[in-house]
This record gives sequence, structure tokens and C-alpha cells, in this order.
Amino acid sequence: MTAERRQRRLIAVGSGKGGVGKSTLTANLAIALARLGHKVGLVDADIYGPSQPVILGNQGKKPIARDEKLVPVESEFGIPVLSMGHLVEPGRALAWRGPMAGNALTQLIDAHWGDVDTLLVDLPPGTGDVQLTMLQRFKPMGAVLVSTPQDLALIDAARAGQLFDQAEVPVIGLVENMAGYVCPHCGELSDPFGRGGVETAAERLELPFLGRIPLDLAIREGSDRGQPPACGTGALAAPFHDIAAKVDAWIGAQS
Ligand SMILES: Nc1ncnc2c1ncn2[C@@H]1O[C@H](COP(=O)(O)OP(=O)(O)OP(=O)(O)O)[C@@H](O)[C@H]1O
Repeated sequence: MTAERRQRRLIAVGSGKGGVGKSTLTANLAIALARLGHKVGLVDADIYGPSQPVILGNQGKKPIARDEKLVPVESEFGIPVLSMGHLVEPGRALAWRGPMAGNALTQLIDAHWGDVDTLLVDLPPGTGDVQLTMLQRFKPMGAVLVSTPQDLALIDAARAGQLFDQAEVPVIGLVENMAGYVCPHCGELSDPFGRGGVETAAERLELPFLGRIPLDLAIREGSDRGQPPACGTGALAAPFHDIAAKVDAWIGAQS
């Protein structure tokens, strides 16, 4: 069991704020890394607001337990997933205190992941109990931080970065999400949340900038119907594959 754990690398995907696209990025990164040859699994550690079963289209499936450990749920993209969303009824609120949430996270990570070599962990937003448990019990190999470009989100993203720093988890880099909206009617490009702020913040924090994902209705629609854009090949898939290539290069440089 120890050997299995040692070989498997954990990559955390975090954000300072909620709703900035962390779950969207994690699912698409998982698909893109799998295309690059990694055996990828995904833990939805967003215990209070799990969204991966919807994004990866396996909502309603239940994991079974074997030898008191969970067996991850398959998705059509070849990515096994474990999420609280598979364990509680959809729409049901969880009112757990930190230690319970931490224990739930442990069960999701310490599961029968089989030949998975790269486990992506979609963290809840912020810097609370679940994140601390994750960093203390299962030190990730690295972390990807996602933020929208506006100042408030960036301040929180920097705070999330500090959490990883303190835990000596290297930040692989920063991703800017929801920059650049092309109006479907007139084609005009606008930036509701600003643009370029994450890249500037990355420079200031001396962290790599991994890429920029546009604000696009098709990304939201694809996520809602369990078809993440990275499973296609079009322009919307490209930024996710570019980001995955950088993460892949970073992983390669560690070994
Ligand atoms: N680039 C994008 N373009 C359009 N919609 C997006 C984009 N990124 C994310 N979304 C949508 O924004 C919403 C929030 O995204 P997501 O759930 O990935 O964020 P999150 O940071 O994981 O949120 P939470 O705080 O709930 O964990 C979702 O409806 C998602 O489909």
C-alpha cells in the first residue's frame, strides 16, 4: 500500500475565491493530461459544493466500497472520479465541521485508485480546514492556482499561494480564467473581469504563468452537460491542452 502511494503523485488545483473556474479547469486538465499519457484520477475535494459528477457526466453513479475503501467511479473520458457528489443526494446540503470534512477527504484520496499515477485534487476555494488536512496528510507534489483577473480575486489567489508556500508545496503556476469575452452577436471582445491581471500577478509573485482561458458560453454549457471542452479538439480545447503540456513538462522536470 505504501509503495502504491509513493508512486502516485498528487497535484492540487486551488483558488482563493469560489466560482473562478477551479472545477472546470481541474476536469479539463485531467482529460488533457490523460491525452498526454498519464493515468489520471480526480478527487473532488470540494466537500461542500461538489461539481465534478456534473462536469464529468457521471452524476447518479455510486462508488462501491471494497475492504473498507472506496472504488472510484468511472467517467466516459477514462478518468476515474471520487466526489462527495457521488455519496450524498444531489441538492442535499452538508453541514459538517472541519474534522468530518477532513476525514471525508481522506476517504476520497485513500481509495482504490489502481494504476492511476496522477491524482488531481479539486480543492474547495480558500484556505480552510479541508485544504490544511490535504496539505498535512497528503502532501501534493505541486499545485496549480486559478484566478479571474480582477484585483479582489487576485488578492485571495495570492493568499492561497502563501498557504502552499507555508506547506512547502511548490506552485506549478497560475492560470487566468474568464478573460476575454467575445460577444456572440457582434463579435466584439470585452473583458468583464479584466485581462492580464493574473499574468502580472504571476510575475510579481515570481511564479510561472500557465495560460489564459476565455470566458465563453460554450465552456459553461459543455460543463453543465458533462462534455468538458478538452475532450474536443477545437479552439476551446486548445488553452486546456496548452496548460496541460506545461504541467506535464513540470512533472517531467521533477523526476
Ligand atoms: N471560462 C469560462 N467560460 C464560461 N463559463 C465558465 C468558465 N469557467 C467556468 N465557468 C462557469 O462558471 C461557473 C463556476 O465555475 P467552477 O464551478 O469551475 O468554479 P469553481 O471555482 O470550481 O467554483 P466553486 O467555488 O463552486 O468550487 C460554472 O458554471 C462554470 O461552468
